[in-house]
Amino acid sequence: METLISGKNLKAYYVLDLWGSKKVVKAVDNVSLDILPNEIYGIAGESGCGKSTLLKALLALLDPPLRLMDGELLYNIEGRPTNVTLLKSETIRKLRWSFISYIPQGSMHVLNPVKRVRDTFIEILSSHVKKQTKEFLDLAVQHLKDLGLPERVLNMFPHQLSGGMRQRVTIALATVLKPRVIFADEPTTALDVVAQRAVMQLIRKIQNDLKNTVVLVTHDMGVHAQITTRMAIMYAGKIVEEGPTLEIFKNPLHPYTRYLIQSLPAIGDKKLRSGIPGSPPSLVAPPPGCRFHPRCPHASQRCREEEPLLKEIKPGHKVACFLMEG
Ligand SMILES: Nc1ncnc2c1ncn2[C@@H]1O[C@H](COP(=O)(O)OP(=O)(O)OP(=O)(O)O)[C@@H](O)[C@H]1O
Repeated sequence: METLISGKNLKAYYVLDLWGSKKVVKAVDNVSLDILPNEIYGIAGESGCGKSTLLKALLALLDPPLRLMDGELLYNIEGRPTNVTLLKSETIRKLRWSFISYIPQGSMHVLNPVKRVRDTFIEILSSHVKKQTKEFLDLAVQHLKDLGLPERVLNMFPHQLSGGMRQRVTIALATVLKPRVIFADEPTTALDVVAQRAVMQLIRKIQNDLKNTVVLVTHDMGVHAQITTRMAIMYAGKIVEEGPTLEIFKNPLHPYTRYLIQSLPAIGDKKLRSGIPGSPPSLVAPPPGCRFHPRCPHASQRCREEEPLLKEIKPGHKVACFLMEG
């Protein structure tokens, strides 16, 4: 199948200068992945493992101190593979909203707090299409209607909306130009269960209507189970497992993935869920070998010395673990 976004050996590091001493945070360290058309691709893992940084690398949103140290990023734009790392920032800016949209953590970042929602819609539309203001408003109204959201939100300021509605309006805004890919970073975090469900339903509806791709970052494995079609598990700056979501939940191969799944509460089960032993390593000086080895109950000498590579064990199901190599 053709690939929509392809990242090869991406290394995205935060390079910090702390009063003359250099500190490098290896937040994304040699990550390769292919994102396909018409899928909801999830990125999971504990806080601080590099999920948001991977999104930023895939978006070519590299503001200092974040730097792309190595790797290649290709977007398939209308059938043409385009090396994004070679594009001018103005060209990349033009791709935003129309080819690729980004919903960052905390919806207030996208909605301007001092502007009515309609003005933000007009601003985004007018930066990409040439039309009269009235036509922009018609487009915004139609888009909200298509998504089942009330038209009255256009006259409101972001602070007048509930957290859940603000997030849904942000998603509407990010999709008004019908992008091929939507990147969403923790879109359901900090919302109550009802608002979370409404946001997930909206994402599913948009993906279903546009047949586009959603890349969804969340630490919440429950959200992945409910909405994503394929997923990657990140640990300490690396992808340690990738595959169809159903397959990952049915047959997790990496010990870390098993921990993540075990920590999910099951309906009717009142037992206290066990957390993952230990804590994630520093990304300034990660452990040698497999980065999970200090927390892994199965670690051998080889795991302490040699780094396991991500390998396909079954069609479409990849894992980076020596245990799976037999
Ligand atoms: N601006 C920054 N400067 C320096 N280090 C950073 C910066 N932003 C993130 N980091 C570090 O990079 C690593 C990866 O962070 P990142 O935000 O990508 O993780 P994450 O998995 O998305 O976690 P969370 O869900 O908590 O945001 C962490 O060690 C974090 O402390």
